[in-house]
Amino acid sequence: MMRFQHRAPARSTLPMQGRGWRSRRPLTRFDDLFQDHPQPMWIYDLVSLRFLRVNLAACRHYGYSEAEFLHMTIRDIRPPSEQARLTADMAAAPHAGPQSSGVWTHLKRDGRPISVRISSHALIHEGRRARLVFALDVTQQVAAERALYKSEQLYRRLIDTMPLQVFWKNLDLRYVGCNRLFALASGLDDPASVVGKRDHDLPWQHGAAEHEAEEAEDRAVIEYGRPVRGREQTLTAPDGRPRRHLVNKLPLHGRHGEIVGLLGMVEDITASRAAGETLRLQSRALDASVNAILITRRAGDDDVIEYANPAFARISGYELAEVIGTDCRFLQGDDREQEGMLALREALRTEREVTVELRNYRKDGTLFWNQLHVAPVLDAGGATTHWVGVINDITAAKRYQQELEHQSTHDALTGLPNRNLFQDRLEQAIAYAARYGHQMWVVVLDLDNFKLINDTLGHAVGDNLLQTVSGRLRAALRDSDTVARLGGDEFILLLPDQPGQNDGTLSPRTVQAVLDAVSAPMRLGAHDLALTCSMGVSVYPRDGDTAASLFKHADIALYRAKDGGRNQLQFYTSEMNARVTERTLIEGHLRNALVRHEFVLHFQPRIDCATGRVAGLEALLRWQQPELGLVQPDRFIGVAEETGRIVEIGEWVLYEACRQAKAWQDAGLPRVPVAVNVSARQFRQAGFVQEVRGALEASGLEAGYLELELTESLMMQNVEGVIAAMLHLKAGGVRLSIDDFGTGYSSLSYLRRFPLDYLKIDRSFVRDMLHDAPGSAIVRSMITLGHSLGCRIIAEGVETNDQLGYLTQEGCDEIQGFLCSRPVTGEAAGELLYADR
Ligand SMILES: Nc1nc2c(ncn2[C@@H]2O[C@H](COP(=O)(O)O[C@H]3[C@@H](O)[C@H](n4cnc5c(=O)[nH]c(N)nc54)O[C@@H]3COP(=O)(O)O)[C@@H](O)[C@H]2O)c(=O)[nH]1
Repeated sequence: MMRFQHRAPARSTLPMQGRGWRSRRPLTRFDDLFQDHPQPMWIYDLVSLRFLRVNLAACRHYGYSEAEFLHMTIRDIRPPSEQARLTADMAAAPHAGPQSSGVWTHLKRDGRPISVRISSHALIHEGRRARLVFALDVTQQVAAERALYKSEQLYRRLIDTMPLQVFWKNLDLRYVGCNRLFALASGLDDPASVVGKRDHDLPWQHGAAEHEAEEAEDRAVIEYGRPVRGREQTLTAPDGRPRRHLVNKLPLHGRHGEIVGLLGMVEDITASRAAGETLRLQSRALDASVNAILITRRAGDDDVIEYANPAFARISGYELAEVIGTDCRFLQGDDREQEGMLALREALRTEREVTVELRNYRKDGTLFWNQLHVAPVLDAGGATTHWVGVINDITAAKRYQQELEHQSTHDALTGLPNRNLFQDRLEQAIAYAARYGHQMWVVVLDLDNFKLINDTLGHAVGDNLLQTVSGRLRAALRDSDTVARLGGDEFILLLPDQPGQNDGTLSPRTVQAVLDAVSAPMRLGAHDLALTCSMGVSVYPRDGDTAASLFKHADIALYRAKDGGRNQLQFYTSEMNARVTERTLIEGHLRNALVRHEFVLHFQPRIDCATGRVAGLEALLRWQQPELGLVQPDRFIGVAEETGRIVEIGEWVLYEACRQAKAWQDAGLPRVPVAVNVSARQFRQAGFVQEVRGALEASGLEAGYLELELTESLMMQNVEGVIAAMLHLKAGGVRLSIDDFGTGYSSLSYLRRFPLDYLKIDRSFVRDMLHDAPGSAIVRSMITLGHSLGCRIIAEGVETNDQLGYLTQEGCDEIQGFLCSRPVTGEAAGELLYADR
């Protein structure tokens, strides 16, 4: 054995030193002890660190032979991580005596690490300073300690991560340990600070009474082994806020079953209690809400109701038990194709919030309008699990809205659709007619003389009349027709698709039905009335393919019907359009004609049949329009009358005629009256008499040289008022004549009362008087009649000598016409007067 080969020289030179080795002992005994000691031992040189001796246990344990060891240093059995420590340890090692160096990691020959507890003793070995080392293998112990440490760490981490406050106390009710949560809740930073303390040593916010109660409870747990389970208490946290706790305490048992302390676990339930309270309040709010609330769950194609609040039962009439578990589509019944449903389905599909309006039906089948707001309920992962629907019964608001809509689309007096609604229907009808190639009729209807009835019998009768006519028109037409009121006495009819009428004409039966509706005798209060109406018709598509054009063309046709003497129906023609275009043109230019001084007066002389001299001059208006040229009155007087401009134009004529007449007189020309045509509208102006006086005063013309020509039709309206005004004028010295005599419907009894100076026979009678006996007889009668009224007779439109001859023969006083002179400019008229001196 190697052991014996090396033993002899070593044995003879082993002088042991130190406390235990101080006396010399027989070398063999110690050598054997060293050699056979079960614990690894070695001696190394303190200078070279080489092994000087190793025992068998060391060789066995480390796997090196003795010879190998003796070629190694003590650094060779240490891993690199231990080298620095070794250096430091050796520097600190005492020069004499024993040293405990603690636990080291050494490496075996096969590289495996072992943990060894090293103790050593300084000595002189064979004359060298050396150290005897004892190595106790504590690998298993270290591993066990590490495992224990690890498990303690684990356990510590476990109790520190528990959402519970955990503590344990000994029999003296002192804290032995706790987790981090408990330490913090107690007002301390770390668990170690709690150890050894009793409850009243901790910086709790709560008082002595609570501590006593707490300790009494602890004692009971320890003494009787009776656990405390789920006791709730409210304590003040170190931050001063109250916390709600759930307390559990268990007795802690020792190895033999004896109670050695207690384990406490405290759960802070403040947040969950608050959440529970919130939930309770929310649940109460749901129950108390005036809005119906449904919580549904999507199950396949169904939305199954999981919760419905009492308001739902109240609004829908269903018992809650009836609807839970059912799909909510019963609320729409068969009325499922609603606009709101489309939006709702889309929102459900895309999991979005939406507000829609739905027609819902109560259990008794009655409709209620539901403004439904639906929102998805998401789980923690963001997936929709439920839907919350808030039902708002907006039936009353909807009804109000419908009423407002009705009011904005219907006429308040008659209940008929108004212009707006008619327009909508017309547009829809056009779209329909265009698609199916149908035609249709738009009829604008105006009651004749309604204004007269309204003015004379009062507005109540007028309203009654309009309501009666509306009802009759509605009854006379089909449901598919529309009757609307445009305002005043104007109605409009939309007659789509008249069967069998493809020639652009209305069915005679329909026309007759409308006429009968208007003209059937009507008794309104004490009044029996018989009405007529005028109608203008446009036809789709012939007269237009838009609502606006059909409207406009029917209106033009109506205008024509009224113009043509009322009580008639006129279909629109393109010629009418030309007239309207012309009218629009004239109306536009007329607006500024006066301020632009575009008017001039021409004059036509009247000749005295007895003397052949100029008996007077008629002022005739001309319009020198830059674009249109010289415009004759027939082209613009009518428009001026309709638009009311005739009043200001007539005033200008009056002033200008007076000024010209006075100018002639001042120029020394023969003094003859100047005649001015007065329109009905101008004459009816309240200040007309004053206006005439003003013109005379402004010009300085004597009233006797001004003659006013009033038409027969003007004089026959409001006869008393006309007579009164004429008397005023007459009293002022102004001469008066009745113009166009014979064209109107003069009542002889009235004629007597008019203070007239002249009667002008209309030129149509003069034109026809020589053609036949009745014609000449009429003129003769007119002359006789005029003379009997004390008037001078003027024949208009005399163009031939034959006419002149007959008129002179029959006693006509004056003639006017192209035979004598056409109307001429003021300058030319002055020359005529000059020539007539
Ligand atoms: N309110 C006002 N009306 C006016 C005014 N000026 C004219 N008028 C009215 O316009 C109508 C047309 O007038 P006018 O084109 O001037 O025609 C007059 C004569 O030119 C025409 N006349 C005269 N002699 C003849 C004739 O031999 N043959 C023939 N074919 N026509 C003739 O008659 C018109 C005068 O008519 P009257 O006024 O009835 O005497 C016309 O109604 C005018 O009244 C105005 O300022 N204000």
